[in-house]
Amino acid sequence: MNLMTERSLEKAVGDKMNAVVNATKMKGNKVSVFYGSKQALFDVDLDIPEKMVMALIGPSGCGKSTFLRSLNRMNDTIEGCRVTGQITLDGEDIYDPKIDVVELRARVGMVFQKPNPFPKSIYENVAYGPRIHGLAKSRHELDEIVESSLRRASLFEEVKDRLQESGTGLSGGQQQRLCIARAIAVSPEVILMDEPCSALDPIATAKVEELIDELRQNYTIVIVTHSMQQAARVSQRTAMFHLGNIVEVGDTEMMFTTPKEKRTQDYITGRFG
Ligand SMILES: Nc1ncnc2c1ncn2[C@@H]1O[C@H](COP(=O)(O)OP(=O)(O)OP(=O)(O)O)[C@@H](O)[C@H]1O
Repeated sequence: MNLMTERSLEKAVGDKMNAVVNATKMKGNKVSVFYGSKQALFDVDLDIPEKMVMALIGPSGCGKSTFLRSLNRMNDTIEGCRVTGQITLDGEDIYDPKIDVVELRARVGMVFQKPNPFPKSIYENVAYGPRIHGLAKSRHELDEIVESSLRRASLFEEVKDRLQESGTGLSGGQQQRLCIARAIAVSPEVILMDEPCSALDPIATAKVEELIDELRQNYTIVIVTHSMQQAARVSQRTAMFHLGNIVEVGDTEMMFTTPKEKRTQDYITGRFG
């Protein structure tokens, strides 16, 4: 086979691989969200494929965070907020009255915009979740969970000699990775991230982005971001929101190179938003 044919074959296989979308982990079906009488989301349908990164993009106020929060029922904590429609996790309705919300939030963890470690030691920040969920039978097992979570969050080497020091004493980027370790420690299946890098400098952002790329081997990730570069770098699927509706969903590379909708094109090229 000559070099040209080999390259075209590789590209064709690569394209085909990119086009494959993993099985659906979470599914939104006609999801509407109201804050009192104000409707923030209108009949949103969205499939979230497992073990991929899905980016939610769109101009300020379009409902990205509202949708993200509805995936682990964080909206339940907002007074006057009401969700209609259906959201499933592995086919199970997460708004079913039988669902234990604490358990749901362990399966669908969340990392917030501003790093929010507890005012406790680095060790305790990570150990807290496994302890309340009874995931460790002994101190030794708990130590192991803490270490492996910090390792997966690419933080262990930086903090291994000061696990008893306060989590709030770390740099912003380290604090955010500590929050990711805390989310990972309870073995979630899905991790929701609401602009996780917006408070970080470019170097800390690059580390968190690298980490997100590694995490997708084991977790389903949904990330809200205002940075088009970040969406393009870290995600494989992208959903574009506008005025409480989904404008377009697709393979990230396709969305950024050949969007189907004019509103997507205008937004990603900075013409509005
Ligand atoms: N707690 C709340 N109470 C009342 N209205 C809210 C609340 N949270 C959000 N909203 C409204 O719902 C709509 C969607 O907001 P949301 O925060 O989901 O948008 P967003 O796309 O995440 O915006 P941003 O990119 O600015 O964070 C907005 O009109 C907003 O004002």
